[in-house]
Amino acid sequence: MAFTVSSTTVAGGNVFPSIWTDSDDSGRNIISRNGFSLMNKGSLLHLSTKGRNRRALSVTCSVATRPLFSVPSSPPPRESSHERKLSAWTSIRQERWEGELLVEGEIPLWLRGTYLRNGPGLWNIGDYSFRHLFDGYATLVGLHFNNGRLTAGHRQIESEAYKAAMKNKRLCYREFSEVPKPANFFSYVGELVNLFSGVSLTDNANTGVVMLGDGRVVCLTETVKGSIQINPDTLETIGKFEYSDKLGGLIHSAHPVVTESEFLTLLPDLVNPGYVVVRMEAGTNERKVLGRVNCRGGPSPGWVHSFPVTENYIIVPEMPLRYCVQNLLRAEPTPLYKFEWHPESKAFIHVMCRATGKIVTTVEVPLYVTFHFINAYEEKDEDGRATAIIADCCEHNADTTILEKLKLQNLRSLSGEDVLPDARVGRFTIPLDGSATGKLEAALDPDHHGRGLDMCSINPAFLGKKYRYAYACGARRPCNFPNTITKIDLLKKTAKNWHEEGAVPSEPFFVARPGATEEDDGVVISMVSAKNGEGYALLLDGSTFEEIARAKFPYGLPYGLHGCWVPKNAENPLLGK
Ligand SMILES: CC(=O)/C=C/C=C(C)/C=C/C1=C(C)CCCC1(C)C
Ligand SMILES: CC(/C=C/C=O)=C\C=C\C=O
Ligand SMILES: [Fe+2]
Repeated sequence: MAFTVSSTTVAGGNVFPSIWTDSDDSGRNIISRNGFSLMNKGSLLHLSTKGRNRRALSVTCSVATRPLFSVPSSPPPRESSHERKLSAWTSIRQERWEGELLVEGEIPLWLRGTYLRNGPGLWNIGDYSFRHLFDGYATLVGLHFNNGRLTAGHRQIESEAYKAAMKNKRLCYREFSEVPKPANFFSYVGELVNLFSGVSLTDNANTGVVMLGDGRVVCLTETVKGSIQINPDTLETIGKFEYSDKLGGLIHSAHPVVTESEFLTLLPDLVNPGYVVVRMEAGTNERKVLGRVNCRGGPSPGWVHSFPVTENYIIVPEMPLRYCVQNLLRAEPTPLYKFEWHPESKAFIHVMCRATGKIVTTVEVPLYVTFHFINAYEEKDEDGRATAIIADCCEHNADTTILEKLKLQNLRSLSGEDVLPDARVGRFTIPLDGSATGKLEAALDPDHHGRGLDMCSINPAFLGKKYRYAYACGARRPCNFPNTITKIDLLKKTAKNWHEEGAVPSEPFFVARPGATEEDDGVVISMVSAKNGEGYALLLDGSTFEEIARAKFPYGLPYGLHGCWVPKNAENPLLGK
């Protein structure tokens, strides 16, 4: 028998959420339901028994919180699990929480460190609801693994955009699809100035989180100003990550390539269509220009949410889904938001030498749509010379409708229709012999992963190298969003899939076992929104892809996008602890 103790510390006589512990009708224990208490200054302890097979004493302790929307003063009425909403698409209910989770199964003792996951977790300001998944204010979740135990927490990232929205109770900065309403024409003119100077752009760092080579941890989005340093232990916002160079640039790729020694990213140039490739050495804040690529087609650069590298090259994608300056200015979202589809402008892949910054080739490739590159590597001849580049991505069959499918209204719809557009592992073959064209093909039959594919990771030791395994979210149809976790074997061209009915798992993140020699020796971490409104952290064995542990959160968490791993020994004075 086990117990859960939950505590909520409050300031003043406000209504604050606390943890409600209960069991369901079948006698199966639910770690917690959410209830709400009216309290004076102080703290509430909540004690309850847990299921037969659970041996651990689990103490959950929630720290001072601020409710993010009004809450009822009595427990919510009981609903059947079918009536409950997925927490994935529901705003986080309080600003922060932390506590220990009860673990079912076993966490490997070697797994010591923190898994951080960032994503847009708050989609409303009071009664005003955002429309798109990417608009939400950033919620950072941390899973701290130590000696087989798991403590967890979440916290809102205190960007200027978030703080201003909470203070003024209205949208104050331009988000992915939301634009603050100008009061009149003159303020609209001011808006133009604000847009081009970057003043009105959001710094809501809601897309990813990376650990720099020096140990500092930074949350990111696609605006340069949305680079925010956080403390990985407490999830506190430390402050803006200031680039000390004079490069400027308003936008960059959401997914820099980060290694122990460097941080590489692309700055799209909307004025002279192209991309500036920059490198920031670990331990510095200064980005230096490695080189520049001019676009081959289009009135503007293609969207670069991510890009891959090989050992010797930086691969710069030029998608026909291009930034659109007119759409940047519009107050109301267009079907493709800040972008436009230009099939006539064609699609290209550029290859830049990492050592010299020179473009070694540009090839035209079939039209494509991708958010995420998986990896890339060089194919070599018998003398070790690179003859071609292989670059893999989660490719949406050159169909831009995926952007619209990520509207919250569509994600929340429970119609049961099979509306998720098909996707595949798009494999580019880019010859380095001066050929003008490259190939794009599916690396395996997409039916192996249900013709849905996104949110990928690999063993980071294989970054830029020939690799065999990719982990991603796939589909069990019918569905409106990726609902499986898939391990893709690119050698055997097969996949193994994890699925739980009605659940939405977030990006599977691979953590290698220290000392591993096999590529898939490690664990895969995901956070799952369960059908009944609850949520849990899930650990799969990287090799067998069997579940090895799960741990329920006190309440279901919103969907998150990307994560990173901070190993336990990553102590560094620059961390800001
Ligand atoms: C969450 C995610 O994957 C992407 C987020 C992208 C954002 C927040 C993009 C924001 C932008 C603006 C506010 C204006 C300029 C263009 C663009 C970078 C798309
Ligand atoms: C969640 C997502 C696409 C799912 C499609 O199947 C894309 C996220 C992009 C940003 O990180
Ligand atoms: Fe992403």
